[in-house]
Amino acid sequence: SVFKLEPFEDNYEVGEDLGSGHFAVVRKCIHRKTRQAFAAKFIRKRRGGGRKGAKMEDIVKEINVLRCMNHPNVISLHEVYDTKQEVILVLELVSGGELFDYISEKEALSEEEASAFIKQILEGLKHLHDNSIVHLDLKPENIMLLDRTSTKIKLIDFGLARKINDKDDVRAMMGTAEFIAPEVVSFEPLSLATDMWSVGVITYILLSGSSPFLGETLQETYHNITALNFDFDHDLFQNTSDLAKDFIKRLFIKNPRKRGSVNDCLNHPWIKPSEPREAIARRSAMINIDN
Ligand SMILES: Cc1ccnnc1
Repeated sequence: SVFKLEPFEDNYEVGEDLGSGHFAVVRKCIHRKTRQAFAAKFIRKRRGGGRKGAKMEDIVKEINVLRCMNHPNVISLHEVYDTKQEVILVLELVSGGELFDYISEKEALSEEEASAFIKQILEGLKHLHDNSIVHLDLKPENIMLLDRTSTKIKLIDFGLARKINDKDDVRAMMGTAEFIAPEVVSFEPLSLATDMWSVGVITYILLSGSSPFLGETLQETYHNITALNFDFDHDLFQNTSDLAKDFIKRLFIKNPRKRGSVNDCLNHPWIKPSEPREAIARRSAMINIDN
C-alpha cells in the first residue's frame, strides 16, 4: 500500500503541538534515523457510523491534492502512515508561526510588506489553480511563515481543497465565515474565483487590521458578504494608496466570472510594480533634493 503501515513511533519521535484543526492535531516530529524535523498531522478516522473523525474519502482527497503540489509557497507532503484510528500526514515543517499572529503583533503592515505577502499567496495559489485545485479555506491561520526571521510564507491546510472539474459543480463547502465568498453563502456553484474573494479579505485585513464583512453575529456577517457591505472610509485606510484599494475592489465582486483571477492579480500594478520600488523611492528622493 502506498501508506506506511508500521507504527509511526518506530520511525519518528513526537514533539510539541504546532496547532490543531477540525479532526486533526499537528505535532512537530523528528525522524529517528535522519534527525530531520517534520510536522505530523494526525487525522482521526471516522469509526463506524459515528460523526467524530474525518471520512476516509476526504482524507484521501487532501492527500491527492497535496501529492500534486510542488511549489515554494505550498507545504509539501513527505509520506503517509495509515493506522487503525488515524491517518498521519508527514508534512514539511514550517516554524515561523501563522501570518495571523504576525499581523496581530504588528497591527497593520506597510503596503510594501502587505504586497510582498499577497504576492507569495498569489504565487502559491496560482500553482493550485493551474492544477484546477481550489483551496476553499484561505485565511491568515492557514498561511504560515517559513521561520521567525524570514517573511517567506507557505499555504498549509488543504482539508477543504478539491479538484474543480466543470461536470460536477462543488457547493456548500463551508470555510470560515469572515473569508467565504457570496456564492458559498448562497449555496451556488463554487470555482477558482471563490479563492480570489478570500485573497481580497486577507489583503483588506493585512492593510487595516480590520475584517471587512465581520458582523456581530454569523447572520450579520453573511448578510454583509452577500450585500457587499464593506467600505474603505475607515480612518484605517486614510493613508492607503488608491492602487491597493483598486486591487481589493477587483476581488469584492459578487459575480465570480467578473472577479479578478490569480493571473489578473499577479499582473495588477499594486503587486507587480512597473519598476523596482527602490527606483521609485530614488526618483522621489531626487525630486526632493531639487525642490
Ligand atoms: C502547523 C504546520 C503545518 C505544516 N507544517 N508545519 C506546521
